[in-house]
Amino acid sequence: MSDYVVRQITDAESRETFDLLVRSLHGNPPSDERWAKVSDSWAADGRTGAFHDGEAIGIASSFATTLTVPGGATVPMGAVDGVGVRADWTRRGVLTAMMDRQLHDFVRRGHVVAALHASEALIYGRFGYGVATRMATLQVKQPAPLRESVDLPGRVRLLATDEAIATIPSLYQRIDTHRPGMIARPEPWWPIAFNWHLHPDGGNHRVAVHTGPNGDDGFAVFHVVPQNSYLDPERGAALEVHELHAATPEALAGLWRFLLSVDLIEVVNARGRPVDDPVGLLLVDPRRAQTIGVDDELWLRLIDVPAALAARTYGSREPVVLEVNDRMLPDNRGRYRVSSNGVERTEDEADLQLDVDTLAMLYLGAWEAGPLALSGRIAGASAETLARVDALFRTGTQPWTGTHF
Ligand SMILES: CC(=O)SCCNC(=O)CCNC(=O)[C@H](O)C(C)(C)COP(=O)(O)OP(=O)(O)OC[C@H]1O[C@@H](n2cnc3c(N)ncnc32)[C@H](O)[C@@H]1OP(=O)(O)O
Repeated sequence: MSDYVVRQITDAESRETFDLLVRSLHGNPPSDERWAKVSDSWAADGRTGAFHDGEAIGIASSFATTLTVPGGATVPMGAVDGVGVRADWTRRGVLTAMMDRQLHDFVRRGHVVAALHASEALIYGRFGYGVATRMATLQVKQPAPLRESVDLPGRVRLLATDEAIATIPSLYQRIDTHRPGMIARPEPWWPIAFNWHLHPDGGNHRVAVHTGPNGDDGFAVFHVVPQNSYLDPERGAALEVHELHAATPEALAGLWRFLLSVDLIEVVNARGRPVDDPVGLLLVDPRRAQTIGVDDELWLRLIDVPAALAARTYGSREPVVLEVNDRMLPDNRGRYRVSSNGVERTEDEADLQLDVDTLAMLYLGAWEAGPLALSGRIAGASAETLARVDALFRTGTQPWTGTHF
């Protein structure tokens, strides 16, 4: 028998478990003033805790949202926004027990998928999560003028903090979660993940909005870090881009033009961009823009495999029969025939075998089947089967989330 219990936290335990989470990530727990600003975002519902003698020793937290899947449908999603175990309780199965409870809680709540951003790549595969979107870190050295042929009639304006807090949530909604991998941002997401960072103690981020022919259609969030010193007084600052969302390619380009035009900047860094961000192509000298890293972004877990497979669309090719294994949610186990007309359970012989984390890697179209087979994640498939899987699962656009939680 374990010497701790795992259960839903109560409202009275919200702050204690938030502090525990922040400490597990080596941050400083919030002051009373900050807690007052973010506590509404940390309601007890959906948060699993582990307790020893009434004291919190672990937290696995989540909120409800939706995920856009290939074809444009959205599915209910549990967004796992905070996981931590107190340092004196690690490697004793606390996370495993919390993940088990949380996955079954997601089933009860009718979530079709769950997702998270992982602090380390070795933690979540065992719980059925696979890397389903990737993100690029871009660096643009200044000066980086745009090509003369880039014709951008839109305008960009900077917002005051209060205006940004009041207007960006509805602008994000209007821009729409148009790419596979994007998620809706529910109300509690904003105070903790957006508003706080505009505060002087939270990073002093600035917000720029793009206006196109149909009104406001994009925004960027950024802050500037001075790099000069008394030894190097002329050195320009670094402009750090935290968010860049746009409804149209023109709005995206217009925001890039603005970010690259700010004075006294030596370099513009943008983390968390889609891997197909077009900024380099807009420039007179494309080498001014470099991709300096590509990392895993969204880790996806299919909670209800039949519902998830049925929600997305597929390319045109002969069907393939997948045999899916799921260690933690056995109802998902079985064979599925995937075709351009949809998905059904079948008793037919399987064309390949894979675990549910690998299916999540294929699901949004981020990976090709060949490397997944090469690495042993897909078993039993011929080259012809792998080509069929690619033709069925491939999407026109690289999936991307663009929202941290
Ligand atoms: C979504 C997010 O919030 S990501 C943030 C995650 N949190 C952090 O990184 C904060 C610091 N770390 C922690 O709080 C803890 O170490 C956690 C939450 C990562 C792991 O909690 P634990 O209670 O130690 O995990 P648990 O004991 O259940 O381990 C389960 C298995 O995962 C392995 N594991 C756990 N953490 C790690 C890790 N960081 N790296 C590699 N393997 C790990 C364990 O060795 C164990 O393997 P086994 O089943 O083969 O024995």
